Amino acid sequence: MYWFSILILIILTRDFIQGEFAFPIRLCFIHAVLLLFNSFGFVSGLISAPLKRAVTDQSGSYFGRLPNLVNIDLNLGQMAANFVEAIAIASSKKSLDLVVFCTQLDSMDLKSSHVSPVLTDPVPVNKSRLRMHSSLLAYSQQDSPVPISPGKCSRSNSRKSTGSVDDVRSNGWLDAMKASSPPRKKLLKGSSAQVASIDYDIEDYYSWMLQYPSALDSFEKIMDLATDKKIAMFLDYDGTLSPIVDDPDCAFMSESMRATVRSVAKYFPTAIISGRSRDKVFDLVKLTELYYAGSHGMDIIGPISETLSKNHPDCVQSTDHQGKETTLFQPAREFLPMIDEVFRTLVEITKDIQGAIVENHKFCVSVHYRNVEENNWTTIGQRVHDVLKNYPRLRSTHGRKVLEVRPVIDWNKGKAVEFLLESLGLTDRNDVLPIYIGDDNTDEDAFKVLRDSNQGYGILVSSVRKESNAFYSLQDPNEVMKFLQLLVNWKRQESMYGKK
Ligand SMILES: O=P(O)(O)OC[C@H]1O[C@H](O[C@H]2O[C@H](CO)[C@@H](O)[C@H](O)[C@H]2O)[C@H](O)[C@@H](O)[C@@H]1O
Repeated sequence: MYWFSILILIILTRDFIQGEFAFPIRLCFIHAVLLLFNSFGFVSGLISAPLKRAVTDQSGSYFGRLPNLVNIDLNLGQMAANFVEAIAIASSKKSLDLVVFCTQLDSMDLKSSHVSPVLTDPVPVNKSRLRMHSSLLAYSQQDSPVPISPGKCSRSNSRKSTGSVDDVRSNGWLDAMKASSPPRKKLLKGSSAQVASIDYDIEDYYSWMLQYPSALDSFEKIMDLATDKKIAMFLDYDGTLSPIVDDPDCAFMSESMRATVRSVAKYFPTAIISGRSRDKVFDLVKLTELYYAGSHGMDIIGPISETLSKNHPDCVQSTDHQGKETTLFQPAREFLPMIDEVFRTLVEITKDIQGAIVENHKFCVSVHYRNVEENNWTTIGQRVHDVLKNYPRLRSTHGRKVLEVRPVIDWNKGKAVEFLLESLGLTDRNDVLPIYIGDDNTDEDAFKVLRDSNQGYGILVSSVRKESNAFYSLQDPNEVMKFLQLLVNWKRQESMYGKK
């Protein structure tokens, strides 16, 4: 093992001397060599610390997260073996894999402030290798559909499923259902089942981030364009403000997130645009200072606006939770009885599928399969598909392990953004910068509206590679909160010291 590692090191050193590695990679390399020596007790951690800082300083935003990956405690035991494995990868793939190998040092603890204690959709980065504590692991770790344990926030049923699967298989539903699920872990070797195979997803993720840079790393760039502009904030709820969890009724946002959103709303007009019903999302967010659009934008409560009422005859005067005069817009109102009927049918036809959850969101219905055994997904997809055959005016879209049944109308979250901008008197102005943060497929309509109108930014919340109309990315709700906090601080400073 030792001699093998030396051999690999010689090969890498040759590449290194020949200058095949970019500067930050070289620093990584030196750092790695020091770590190896360190593992044999030759070099003290004191030496590697300044190098790590240098790597951080030099690597720029592309490797902005590197310190979080390499902020490690040296555990001298297993490290050498893992190092050899990592070096072997690095020698075959060069460059980026040197970053990867920093994450391969199996026995190291990752002590990162970046680690979010939230449950989000699975990351391509194999978190077991990043040494997150299992309690911090994404739900991918809990991904086998274990029935939710009984308790306040629990649901489970235990029934068998049957059903034909041809339609669902042939029309691509099953693929789409699977696409909204995490890849299964490949277990190869190692001392325990927690040791997963080496995959290259992290490299893939970092290359994806060149296309969708971190909104945290790009914050100054974003704000440069915000000078002299009025920012309008649009926020999705699930997976953006709250972590993704097994039970939709338990998707609570943290108090710190609530305080942050409250501060954002103090400085910028802020709206929540959710797939949930407006009432449900309000019950979860509990902030009266925001505007709310529920049912994927099909149920909006916004400020009173005369032009709006002219342009949208469906608008009615209403009062909000505080009794304030508002405009209520519900373009799918006529579908209410149909949605109610289809909801009851969907509850009935899924009641024998263990783990299936059906939610009524007033203008749409969600059929969740997150907690359903994967071999029953075709059944659930088929049954929803069969029901919809009787409702040609309804369609189904895919969210995060959920089928969303909704009316076939030309209305979506993108239209809701336009509507809210209009109601706020912020359309047809070039001094407005809308920012939309969301994680799901339905948020793409909003990202597209901003991209097509060349106005503002979409920020996709994702820790996996995903094609999107957004401009920037954030990994999880924890990063969303950091971004919002930066925004609030920026505004406070601007108010105190004037524009830069
Ligand atoms: O537009 P959003 O606010 O993001 O709502 C989209 C759906 O969010 C909820 O489902 C998602 O979050 C659940 C809780 O974390 C999770 O269990 C589920 O798998 C996700 O799909 C909500 O329950 C759905 O009704 C919304 O349509």
